Order: sequence, then structure tokens, then C-alpha cells
Amino acid sequence: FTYCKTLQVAKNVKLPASVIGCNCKGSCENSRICSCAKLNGSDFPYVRRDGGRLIEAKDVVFECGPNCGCGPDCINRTSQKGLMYRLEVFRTPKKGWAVRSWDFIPAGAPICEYTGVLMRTEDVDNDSESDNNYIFDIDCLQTIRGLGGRESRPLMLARFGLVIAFHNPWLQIVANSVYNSLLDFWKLCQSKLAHPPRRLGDVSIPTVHNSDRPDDQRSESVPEFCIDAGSMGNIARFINHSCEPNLFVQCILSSHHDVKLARIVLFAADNIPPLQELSYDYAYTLDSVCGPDGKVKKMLCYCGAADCRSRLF
Ligand SMILES: C[S@@+](CC[C@H](N)C(=O)[O-])C[C@H]1O[C@@H](n2cnc3c(N)ncnc32)[C@H](O)[C@@H]1O
Repeated sequence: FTYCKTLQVAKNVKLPASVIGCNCKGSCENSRICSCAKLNGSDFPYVRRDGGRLIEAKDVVFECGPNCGCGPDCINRTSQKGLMYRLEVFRTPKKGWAVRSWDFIPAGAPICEYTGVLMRTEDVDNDSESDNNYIFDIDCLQTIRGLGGRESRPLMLARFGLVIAFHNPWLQIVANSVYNSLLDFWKLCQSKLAHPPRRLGDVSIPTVHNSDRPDDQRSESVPEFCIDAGSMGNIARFINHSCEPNLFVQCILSSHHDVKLARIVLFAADNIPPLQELSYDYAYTLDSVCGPDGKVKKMLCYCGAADCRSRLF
């Protein structure tokens, strides 16, 4: 396969035009002014700590994009900054290749985007005898259904208090910087207490047996687009499934707002010690995968988790 850092788009897929962005300069700081922050429920989804950490798993994260006034260091472009940790591909006895980090990874840190060829699901070669194990269905609508409510944001009054307290510009800068650190810390504590890092099993495609699902819901949930990392992709294609994963999938919209074509980015669900294998929940519905002969295919799971579901599909 060919390594590609960014998503490639198949010829018959047309990405929507870029949306109008925010008018912020440099880095987006004020969530009451930044139009991208407003799309995230009037707050930034990330804190600055450790180079940017997602506060909690969301339906969709709206990041700043090509038409925004801010620059590449904006906190609201955290998932666009490339690899932050030294990742290693290594061989496992039963699962083929796998990925681990040489560095400690804090919960909420972005790991990598899932790159490959963005294509129509109907164009995936299902008739081929050779399995393509590197297809990622873009199924954010399922993710959205699986997520609950949002946290409240009670700190705005405190910030206003600081803003009016200091008329001296230098004091104002110091106060804002102290405030931002405290705010970051508060947000992380808040998300940990009220919303412990959610694992993909909780936030993404809920495993619903086909027989339990009404027909309309079934047809509705067939994803239109997928990312094929079989011939082109990045390190994400080597990350294995686990029934008790330490990463989760986050749908991200930055240049356009079509959720069917959202970017797929993996984030740390926990603090991850160096050399622990990275994994996410592939969240297959059992008995949902069929071979070219129409027969249901089964794949055993070797994740080793105490609550392992025994099969990937
Ligand atoms: C996206 S690839 C992951 C990288 C793959 N291990 C490799 O060597 O290239 C997905 C494939 O890895 C294997 N795999 C991933 N997680 C597994 C698990 N928990 N148990 C068994 N096989 C797994 C399966 O063959 C699956 O189809």
C-alpha cells in the first residue's frame, strides 16, 4: 500500500464547497464571537493542555476550516495538526500488525485521522475473493443516535468578571492566561467527573441485531460513503479492534458540513501508557458481514478483553 497523510477522494465523489468560516484572527479565543465555536454549542471542543485535547466525545465536532480567519495554530484545528505521538507498527501473534505509542498519551488527545480513498460504499468491490480489511464506513448518523445530551457551561460569568476587573492591558493578558489555564483544568475535571472518557462502544455505532431493527432504520443507516485504506492509507489502517478499546472514533467537520462525508479521527479514551496497543471498537453488528457467496462470514476476536464479545463480526 502507499502511505498517504491526507484523505484521497475518488473521482466520482464530489466534496461539498467549503463553508464560510469564522472571522477570528490568529487563534480562536472567544467562543461568544467565533462562529465555529457556536456550532459546537458555543464553546470550543478542545482544551489547550498537552497541545490540544478533546473535552468529551461529541455527535460531531465542528473545527475551523479553509475559509476561517484563524491560522494553523488555532485550538479549533486540533485534529488537523498531524501526528503528535511517536507511533510504532508492530507484529502480534494472532491479529497481524498493530499500533502502539512510544509516548504516554493523555485522555482526549488526537491520535490520527483515518485516511485512504474516500469512495461510495456501492463502489467497494464486494465480489472480490480477496478480503479488504481496511474499509471504514462513515456512519456518523449512527454515532449521533448513540450519543446523549451535552454538558452545561457555567463558567462564562467568571470570565466576564475577569474581563471587567483589569483595565491595564498587561494585567489583562496575565489574567486571561491564568483564566485560560484554570478554565482548561476545570473543563477537564468537569468532563472527567460528569462524563468519564467515553469509549467507542458507548458513543458510536450501537451494536443492534438486525432482527431487532425496524426496516426503515436499517435502510436509513446504510452509509453512503466509506474510506478504503486497502491500497492507500496511513497508520490508522493498522489499528486493531478491541471490545475494551483505549481509543474512540470522532466525526469531524472542518471544510464542509455534510455529515455523510465527515472526517474520521481517532482520539484517546483513556490515559494510555507507552507501548500499550492502541485499539478502537470496530462496532460491527454480529452476522452482518456476508461473503461473495451470500453466506454470513464470522471472524474471531483476539482482543483479550475480559468482556470480549468473541467475534468481530
Ligand atoms: C484495519 S486492519 C488492522 C490491521 C491488521 N491487523 C493488519 O495486519 O494489517 C483489520 C484487520 O485486522 C485483524 N484484526 C483486527 N482486530 C482484531 C481482533 N481483535 N482480533 C482478530 N483480528 C483482528 C482482522 O483481520 C481485521 O480484518
